[in-house]
Amino acid sequence: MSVTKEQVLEALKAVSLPGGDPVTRDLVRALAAESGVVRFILEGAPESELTAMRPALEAAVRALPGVETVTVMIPAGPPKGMGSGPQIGGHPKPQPAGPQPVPGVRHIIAVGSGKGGVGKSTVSSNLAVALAREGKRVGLLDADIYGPSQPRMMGTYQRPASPDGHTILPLRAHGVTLMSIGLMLKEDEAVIWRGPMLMGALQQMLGQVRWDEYGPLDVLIIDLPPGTGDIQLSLCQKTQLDGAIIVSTPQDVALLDAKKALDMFRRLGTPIMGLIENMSTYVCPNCGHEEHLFGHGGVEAEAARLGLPYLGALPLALDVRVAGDAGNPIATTDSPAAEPYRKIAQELIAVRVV
Ligand SMILES: Nc1ncnc2c1ncn2[C@@H]1O[C@H](COP(=O)(O)OP(=O)(O)OP(=O)(O)O)[C@@H](O)[C@H]1O
Repeated sequence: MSVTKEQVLEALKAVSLPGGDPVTRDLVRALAAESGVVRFILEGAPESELTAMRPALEAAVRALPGVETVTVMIPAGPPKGMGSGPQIGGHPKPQPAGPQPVPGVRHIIAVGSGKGGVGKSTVSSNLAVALAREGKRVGLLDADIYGPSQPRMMGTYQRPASPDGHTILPLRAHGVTLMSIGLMLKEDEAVIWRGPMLMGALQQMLGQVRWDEYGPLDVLIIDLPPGTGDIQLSLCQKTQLDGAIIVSTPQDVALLDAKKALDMFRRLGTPIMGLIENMSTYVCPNCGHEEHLFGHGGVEAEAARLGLPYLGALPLALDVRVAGDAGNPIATTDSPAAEPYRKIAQELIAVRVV
């Protein structure tokens, strides 16, 4: 019979080291044990200490019946000049039961989608900017761990400072207080993470970031990863969310996935604040002809069917993509393409969810 993760953890726990065993010290990350092949990452202590303990840990795992190979990886240290900073992505720490508020934040809105590429990050950044332009104090958290895009969309790539090695100071761009998990990670790091570590990272983004660094926030917008995974689940169960906004394109397949996301939020008891149809119409910049490339009106019809608010349609516009890629969301401008975002921001303020 091949070895299990639990057996590997037990064996690692039994290795006595000067500072305590590596499992209790949370140094063992991304452990996988399949068909006799065991792999894990050692992280969370100085590289020299990790390198010194590696042979004993490998030997302990290799001694287990059913183990054929053991690979222990020690990631390279942070790039020069960045300092060690807080450790991101450890296992979640015990938290009080039930959804918790985020210090310095009045309202929290999650922006989700059933599938990737429908414009959830574009909507999050533009909505954040539009709300800020309406006079609200806004924060934006990029929780899309596998594909963080807010640094690019908001035009800021600086690694956030951490004066005490624990508290993380958010950045500021276009009048919005910003934090992205992408700014804290070494390249390719999150790709090897498993569920519990993702949740630990999210918990840190909410709890360790000083969200009121530039003044208390009226609203924090959370740009979720696409789909219905661990992050969404953990966020709804552990954080006091005011509600979720779902972005979909009018395509049937996107809408089908959006329904799954809606169902997940409903089951978790998170109110749906509204649905947005993105890439709704395409207006030719040369002749002004309007085309419904992905169909049209499906999201509004679905909202009506479910009795949920419909927040509006956003056109597919070259300006929107170019502005997003350049780090200046279209909502920072007075272009006609910024108008729908302003309307949605005003609508959210009018119904007092912000
Ligand atoms: N209304 C729009 N008009 C033109 N381009 C758009 C529009 N909405 C999004 N895009 C572009 O489509 C691409 C995908 O958008 P975005 O990253 O916002 O999607 P997403 O749903 O967050 O994707 P994922 O979660 O998979 O990263 C980006 O290049 C973005 O600039």
